[in-house]
Amino acid sequence: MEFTLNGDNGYIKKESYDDETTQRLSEIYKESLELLGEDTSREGLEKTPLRVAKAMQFLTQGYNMSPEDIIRSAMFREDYQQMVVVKDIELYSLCEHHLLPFFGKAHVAYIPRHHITGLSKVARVVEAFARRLQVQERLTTQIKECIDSTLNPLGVAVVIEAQHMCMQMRGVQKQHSVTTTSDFTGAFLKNMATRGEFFNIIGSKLH
Ligand SMILES: Nc1nc2c(ncn2[C@@H]2O[C@H](COP(=O)(O)OP(=O)(O)OP(=O)(O)O)[C@@H](O)[C@H]2O)c(=O)[nH]1
Ligand SMILES: [Zn+2]
Repeated sequence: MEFTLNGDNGYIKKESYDDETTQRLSEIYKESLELLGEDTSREGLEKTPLRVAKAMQFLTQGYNMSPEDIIRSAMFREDYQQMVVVKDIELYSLCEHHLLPFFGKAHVAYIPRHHITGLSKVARVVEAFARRLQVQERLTTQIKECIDSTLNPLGVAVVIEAQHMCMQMRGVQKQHSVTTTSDFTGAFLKNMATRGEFFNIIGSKLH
């Protein structure tokens, strides 16, 4: 079984998994299921350790990606100096405390100084950081820093709205809670009108 999570430009070309990692993870998941009282020889569970081993590698594939390289692979010199907003980028991540999903939307904006990037690359950066074990705050800041350090724009804004399964299915069990995080640089930090324009565009009630 070949394994090339890291395709050209740092993102996935095809789904394939490292044999040894998959084998070792499968053994661990088999043992975990048995510890939970399951019979791993029954039909439905026979291949489950293998499936989980692959699923967990898929959900953490972001470690094999270079978000900075993703941006640099499509950076274009342009004189446009107005806000660029990519909103409603869906994201699925895993909380690092419980390994349970958190999911929602990211809204990302920047104001170019000299360079723009391909719009899909903004969504790919979100993906590269989300497919790791995360907390929502760090995910927000990492996306901001990546765009800031590669494009050197006049400002970056990132807002993430997400629901955490660890708060919904277990623990405090609040099914309707949504967590919002945000981070800003440059014009979005200094200029309230700019930040307000961003919030208007993403339809946020935060400002
Ligand atoms: N700040 C932050 N906290 C998170 C995130 N995802 C999960 N958590 C929280 O991580 C915390 C871990 O707290 P602990 O008290 O160590 O874990 P716990 O006993 O399982 O906590 P409960 O969830 O309250 O039952 C919990 O409050 C979770 O809600 C996140 O993205 N950001
Ligand atoms: Zn959690």
